[in-house]
Amino acid sequence: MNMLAEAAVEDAINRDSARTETVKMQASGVNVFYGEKQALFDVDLAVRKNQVTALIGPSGCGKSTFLRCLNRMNDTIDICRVTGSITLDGEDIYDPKIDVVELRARVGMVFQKPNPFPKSIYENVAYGPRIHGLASSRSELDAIIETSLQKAGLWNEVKDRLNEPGTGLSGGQQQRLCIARAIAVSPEVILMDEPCSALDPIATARVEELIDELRENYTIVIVTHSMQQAARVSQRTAMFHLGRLVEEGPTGKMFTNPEDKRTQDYVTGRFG
Ligand SMILES: Nc1ncnc2c1ncn2[C@@H]1O[C@H](COP(=O)(O)OP(=O)(O)OP(=O)(O)O)[C@@H](O)[C@H]1O
Repeated sequence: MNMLAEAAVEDAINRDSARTETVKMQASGVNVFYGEKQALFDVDLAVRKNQVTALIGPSGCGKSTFLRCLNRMNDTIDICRVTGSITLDGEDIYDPKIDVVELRARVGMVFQKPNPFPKSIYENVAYGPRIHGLASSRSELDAIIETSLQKAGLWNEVKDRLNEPGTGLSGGQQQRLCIARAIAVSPEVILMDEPCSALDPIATARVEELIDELRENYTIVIVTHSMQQAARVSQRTAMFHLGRLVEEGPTGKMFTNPEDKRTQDYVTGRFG
């Protein structure tokens, strides 16, 4: 590890020591199948409130599949079948009486590639609050838009051009717009699938800072291929390999003194 990564790991160790730990989401015995092929095997994982949990592991190990289980995005894939249980504040999210639209408002998602709608900056953020009926007047909606863009660290850059297309922003700004869009419906958990992979280092640093700020109000689960990023932004790290959860623990420990050799090899760049 280079010195920057070591410093980030040390930071993570310090952050770990001052933490209260409430479980926000709990996966128990989760299996996922795509048709006949099993992609996840018996995964047990607790996602802690107001912490960033990083999912790491070599390509194809099931990180995105697991992430998508947390807000039932896998429901949109016909051949996908999920067994086991996942709870949000103790409530089973796969219970047939759960309203999936409402679940996805509580557990929002930010994707790998910034994907603003082909609409104005304002309309991108207004979309969710409108469909969920969160504002009863234009001024209430305006307030939600401003707060969401502020929380996403984008307000100052866009406040004078809210009616311009979201797609006209830079890649990093577009990703922060997508984060604002996720925040606008007041989620409790935000899932991020490699949110910086399409961004340059400066835009990446800005989004990483933002993730750290957002943790105060939200619970975050992030899939990342970057060990430095996992060390910089997360308090907990979960290592996956071939569809199994190898181990999960405080990020500092996972990077300095993991229990499993596969984690050791992966975080030190020996495979993956
Ligand atoms: N829609 C799908 N249909 C069929 N198989 C899928 C589908 N999505 C994922 N898989 C398979 O499930 C396994 C896990 O994939 P997944 O994308 O969750 O891994 P990952 O760890 O996120 O990979 P990467 O780091 O490359 O994004 C892989 O074998 C993959 O081919």
